[in-house]
Amino acid sequence: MEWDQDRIRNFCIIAHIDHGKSTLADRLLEYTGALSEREMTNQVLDQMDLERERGITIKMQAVRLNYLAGDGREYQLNLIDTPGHVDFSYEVSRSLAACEGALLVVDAAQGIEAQTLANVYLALDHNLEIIPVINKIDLPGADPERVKREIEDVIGMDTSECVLASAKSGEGVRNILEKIVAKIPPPGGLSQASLKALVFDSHYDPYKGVIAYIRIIEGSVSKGMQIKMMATGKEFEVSDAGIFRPTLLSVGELRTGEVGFIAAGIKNVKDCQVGDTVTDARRPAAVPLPGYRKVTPMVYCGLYPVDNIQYDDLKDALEKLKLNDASLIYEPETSEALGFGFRCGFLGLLHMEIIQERLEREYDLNLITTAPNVVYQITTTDGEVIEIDNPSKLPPAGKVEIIEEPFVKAIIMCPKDFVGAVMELCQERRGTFADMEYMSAGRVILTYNLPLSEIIFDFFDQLKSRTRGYASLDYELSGYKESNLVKLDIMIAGEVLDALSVIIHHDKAYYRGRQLVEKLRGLIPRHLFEIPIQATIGNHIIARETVKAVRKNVLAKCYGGDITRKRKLLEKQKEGKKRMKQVGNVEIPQEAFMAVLSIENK
Ligand SMILES: Nc1nc2c(ncn2[C@@H]2O[C@H](COP(=O)(O)OP(=O)(O)OP(=O)(O)O)[C@@H](O)[C@H]2O)c(=O)[nH]1
Repeated sequence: MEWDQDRIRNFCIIAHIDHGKSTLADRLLEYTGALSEREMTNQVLDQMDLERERGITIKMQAVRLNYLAGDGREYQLNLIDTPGHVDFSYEVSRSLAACEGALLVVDAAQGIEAQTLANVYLALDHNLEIIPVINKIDLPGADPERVKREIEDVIGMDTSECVLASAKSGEGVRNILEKIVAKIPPPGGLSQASLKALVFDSHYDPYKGVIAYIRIIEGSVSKGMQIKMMATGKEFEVSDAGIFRPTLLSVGELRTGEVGFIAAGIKNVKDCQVGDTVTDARRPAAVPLPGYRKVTPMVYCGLYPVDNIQYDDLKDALEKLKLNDASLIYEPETSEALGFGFRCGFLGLLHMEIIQERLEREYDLNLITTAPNVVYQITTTDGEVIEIDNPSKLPPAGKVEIIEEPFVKAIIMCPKDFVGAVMELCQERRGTFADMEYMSAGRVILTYNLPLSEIIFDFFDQLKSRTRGYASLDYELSGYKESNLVKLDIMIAGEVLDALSVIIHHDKAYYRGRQLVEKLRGLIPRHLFEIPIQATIGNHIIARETVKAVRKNVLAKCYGGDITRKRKLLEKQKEGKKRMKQVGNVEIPQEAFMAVLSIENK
């Protein structure tokens, strides 16, 4: 069927984690008959297992719904799902750019959270028509009136037409669909113009190559067309064009205003990046769509196979994941302590954890992960400015003039009773207070400037535990600033364990060094010789512990007789050894490398 532009509506859903975005999306699919009830047993829009387990949306997807509205006309509604985590905010911004409107879903019992607010601001920046939906009105604790006031006070939005809904029972769903048709403007854009399509997501398919998720802003695209990716200048021939129903359905052509996919034998997501503009190679558009940027990783860590035999497997696995994830960056690196591995860059800590988990789970790898760090900017005494993504690359102290670190502007929302606790936490993390605003129902919005490195540790967990789960957090990078930073090294039996080196604020180095050596003493098993563990800054030793020598005989525990028991113990010991790393002549358990992460960052 050919759709005139005025019967197309493109929208996304903005919501805080757990406020019901996926459930509502499923209800919309169900109501419009995009899926039968039977198919609805699993939430469709969250497709990855990991997403389902963690209950968060990581990769966005899209779906087309056909809706017969109250005015008797059938509409094409394209729902673009957005990732619900701050690590993926660039992807969120691109999916918003592909829409004319957004449903703002707020939990009727919880109210607005920091993440919601951040995304609403993004949506307003993109001039989207926002339809507030108060969800979960079936809950006993629901207080839609309070949430309405909050939306009005905090966002300054009129809520007289706000929809009250329950994604669980289906109440309000038709009303939402009607509002989408009535309130969200149809897409503009000239159908006769040269093709301009925005890539808002992509995935790699082993048979078709990269599937690009696109929104046609102007012109049209069809099978057989020669296209050009404007960021890279690379050209491809379109082998398939279609829509999401929600599985891929070929339709041969996508026209102005529509959302769908194209395949063009693209081998690598790198050649089809989120935010890029697809144009007609024969009749290219003069300028690309605004807003494209190359995503840069914010957090780096080293990934090493516990067993060096798995190095090639790790390399293959990273290559495969990279096919699907242009924001994952890696390069080979060697560590004296850990051998051959990779330095990997991620969008944030969640992204890092997801990749780690996938490598271990889907590729069956046993990995050691070094402490994550941010990218530092160093001005050397020769006036050269360099960026380092690994503490061990820091030039010697005498060569360093200035060390700058990335800062973020963080928005934290919490009930006013917890303001003291939140402020204390921010202060501990070297934050500087910027602003405080009161909302209705005794809630407060705090704005702080914080070093990114202080957030990537356990900031979020701390925030949650100190506010009994009531606070929410969002942040954005605000730039680089000079700080009094030093490199803290850990030496074991006289050798620097490069994998444990960290760059840290001077005032915290002593405490951290102490904590680390103490923790390591408990984690490094006794050997036949004495092992000194030292924390050093430059040539200064700031802390020292010793693991005393001992002769360890596991068999001593079995009274000689029972051979099966003996064998079992030996097996067990062997198993334990696999997770050990040999450094010099000391065996260090994997846990020791994680110690840096788990020590409370005070
Ligand atoms: N009682 C009630 N529960 C709901 C309603 N809508 C969603 N839920 C529940 O709230 C929880 C979170 O819902 P999701 O749809 O997974 O939340 P989400 O916003 O998609 O979360 P992310 O995918 O992480 O962004 C689930 O346990 C749902 O069953 C509702 O209207 N009423």
